[in-house]
Amino acid sequence: MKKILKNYFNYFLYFYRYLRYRIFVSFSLSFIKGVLDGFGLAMFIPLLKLSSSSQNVSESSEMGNLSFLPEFLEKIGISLTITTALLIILSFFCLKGVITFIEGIMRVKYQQLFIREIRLTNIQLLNSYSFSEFVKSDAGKIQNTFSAEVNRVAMAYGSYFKSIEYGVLVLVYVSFAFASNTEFALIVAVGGVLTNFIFKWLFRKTKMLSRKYTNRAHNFQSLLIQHVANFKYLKASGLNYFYGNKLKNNINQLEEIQRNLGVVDATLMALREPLTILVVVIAILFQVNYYNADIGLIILSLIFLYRALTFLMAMQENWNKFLSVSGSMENMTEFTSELRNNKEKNGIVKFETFENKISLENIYFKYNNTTVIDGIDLNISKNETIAIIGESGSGKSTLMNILSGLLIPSNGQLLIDGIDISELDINSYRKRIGYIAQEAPIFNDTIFNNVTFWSEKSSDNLQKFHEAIRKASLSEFVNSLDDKEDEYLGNNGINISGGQKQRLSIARELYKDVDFLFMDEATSALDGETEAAIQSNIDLLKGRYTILMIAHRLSTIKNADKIILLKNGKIEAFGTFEELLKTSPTFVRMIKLQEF
Ligand SMILES: Nc1ncnc2c1ncn2[C@@H]1O[C@H](COP(=O)(O)OP(=O)(O)OP(=O)(O)O)[C@@H](O)[C@H]1O
Repeated sequence: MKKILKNYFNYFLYFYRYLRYRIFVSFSLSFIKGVLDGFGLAMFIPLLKLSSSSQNVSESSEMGNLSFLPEFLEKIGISLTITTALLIILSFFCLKGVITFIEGIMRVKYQQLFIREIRLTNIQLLNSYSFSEFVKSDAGKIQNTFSAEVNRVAMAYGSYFKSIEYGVLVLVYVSFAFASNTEFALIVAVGGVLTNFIFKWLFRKTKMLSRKYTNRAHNFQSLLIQHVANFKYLKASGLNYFYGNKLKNNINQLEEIQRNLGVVDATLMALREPLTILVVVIAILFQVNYYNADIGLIILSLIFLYRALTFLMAMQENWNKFLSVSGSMENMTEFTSELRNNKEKNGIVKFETFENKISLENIYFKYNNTTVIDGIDLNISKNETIAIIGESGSGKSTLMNILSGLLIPSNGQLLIDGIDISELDINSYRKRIGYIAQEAPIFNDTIFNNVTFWSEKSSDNLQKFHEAIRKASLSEFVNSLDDKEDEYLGNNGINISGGQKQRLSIARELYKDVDFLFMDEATSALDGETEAAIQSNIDLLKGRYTILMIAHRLSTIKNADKIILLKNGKIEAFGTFEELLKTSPTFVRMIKLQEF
């Protein structure tokens, strides 16, 4: 019982967190609706009475404990005739209509508000999600949770509140039924509760299937993302059919789960009515045979109970619908708290502009228990160009990720202009970094928007745009296009070459107002001639930006002010190109290998 209450309460708290007082507004409206309906129905008894005799209705006991209603009306000067009774019934139901309308509008409004709040909260949390946790996460799960799962949670919201609303109505009608004929209502209520036990195991099955569905759906999304991302490879290698089969299996499993959910739902629907009627039949037989009860009171009580049972059925149906998507709610709760618990640490000092130097003091970084950066001390002065080289896995990208605040060192201190990075408002610092990655990120939009990141197309911005594409050796390509800077780039830049993508991402960083340029093998996808052109442009940027470049091609680092040679996370050699040629045998070997 405790567990059930905790469960119900948890669901309630989940919705309450987003909707607050609005939940009670919804409940109150449902309650008023039920009461109005109950009064309206109760008025049929004096009406029937009035139509069959001229006896004063308020003296009658045929309304059981509900006789206060005609008495009250008499007291306030409304004498009950057929016309006034009809008008009162009409008024109750009209008022109920008004409340139903308001409630319907509120429900849609609150549901939309709820969806919006979930989405906004999660997007906000995703933006501040720690990078080291993000790389461990499942992209399929994130996408599925943001799209399909939000809709399923919205469905859960709808069904949950409908079942509570119907629950409130059941209570109202049961109270009315009790007021008109207590014994009869008691028998039916006990019967109703007993039948509910039969449904319990069906509910449990639904919940289990719902969890299974959510997990399968994450998996499907994950496979789909990879299918799209690796489309070219899968097609060119003929593996797309094999991969297609994996997707097919997943689709079949999803279908099977939905089918099973359907079977449980159909069983519930089929059982409900016969069971309800069975209870009512037993109750009537019992009442008539053992208590010689007044059939008028039984009928009034029956009307209320019938309504109560109808809403009980609707409540069960909605509860089952809720359970069928409750797996999504559990997933959403987990997802949100995972994002919340893994927020990246953020300081409060706003970073305006880089003035002096970056210092790394005895920096360590571990992935699980493996040391990847092993005690690095380094100073990077403003407008210096530093190149990082070293064999694959030596820690180059990790070091750059530490410098951009994506990874937090496990030990040591990273100072930017004398301020510990943990004290900085990390976003204000990152805004000053231009990041050019191996994999150029291209958005499905125009070249102008890709470079300017959706800036307004003013003449100033256009001029800045042309300057940036000129520096990135992209002007000729853009001018050759039919729509020039308004040309659309396909999905992930599918209709431009690797080199063009890279030049575009270089142009994007040059367009921004930044202090640092972090280049992770920025010129790797370029042909020799374009690389030389870009290299000379990067050389032109030398001294104007603080440049940190990871390079495999040693030709690109000749002009760097300093070169860091990393080995197993340690600095093996440090100096200018010429200095390293003299002091580092490893460097000399690397140069020889590349010349070869
Ligand atoms: N997310 C991760 N989880 C666990 N280990 C990781 C993770 N990312 C990198 N590593 C490990 O950390 C070490 C350093 O990786 P890093 O990417 O910094 O090397 P790198 O010098 O940039 O390599 P490359 O030149 O191949 O890009 C490698 O041994 C790598 O396997």
